[in-house]
Amino acid sequence: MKVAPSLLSCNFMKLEDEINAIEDAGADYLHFDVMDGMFVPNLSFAFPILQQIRAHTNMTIDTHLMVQKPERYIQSFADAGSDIITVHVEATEHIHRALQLIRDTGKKVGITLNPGTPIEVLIPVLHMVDLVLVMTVNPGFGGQSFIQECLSKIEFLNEYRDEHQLSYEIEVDGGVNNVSAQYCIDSGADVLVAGSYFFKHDDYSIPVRVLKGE
Ligand SMILES: O=C(CO)[C@H](O)[C@H](O)COP(=O)(O)O
Repeated sequence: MKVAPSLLSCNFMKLEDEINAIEDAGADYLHFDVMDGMFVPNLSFAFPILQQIRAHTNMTIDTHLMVQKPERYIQSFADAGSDIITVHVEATEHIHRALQLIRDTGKKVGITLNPGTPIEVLIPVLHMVDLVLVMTVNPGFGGQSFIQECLSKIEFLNEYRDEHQLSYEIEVDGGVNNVSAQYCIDSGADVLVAGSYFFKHDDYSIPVRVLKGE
């Protein structure tokens, strides 16, 4: 099990200390949420912050683009230092092209879907991706409640991966805490993103251990 703290909930006044503490605690990915105010109703952060984080750490930067027509920005996020770039299937009319653009940058290819989107929509492109992000809240804000109905998507992805001998990671994001993490682990998740639950601790090694099921 891997843990990916979502920087959306960190203390930005102490970003350098936060990243050091996340790394020291044994987390695996830094989850970097980009919001455009169109695909989701909120705005977050993008290139200048990403570049500075990249200059500071060798951790895997896992970028979730909550952005309309993400094709426009894929090369820029690759250049700014993302290691994994994840796009929403709902955000583009040309999902194969968007995924191929990510592949062409040499970065890992991620795809995601909103809670209301059926998982079967991803079947045509599952062979193209390194990571599938299952959103368990409607994206746009931290601190929302976990939508339990999304667990069946994790189970589906797990079975589909076995049946078709694929190797994508299954990541879960939204409302992940000590209780919902166990449901995700039982359903077959590989990576858990956590924002509000993670950063409410003073000692980040505690949520890392809990989310890894240790
Ligand atoms: O993608 C996101 C919001 O769109 C965040 O990564 C996610 O919501 C994490 O926050 P929390 O763990 O507090 O739900």
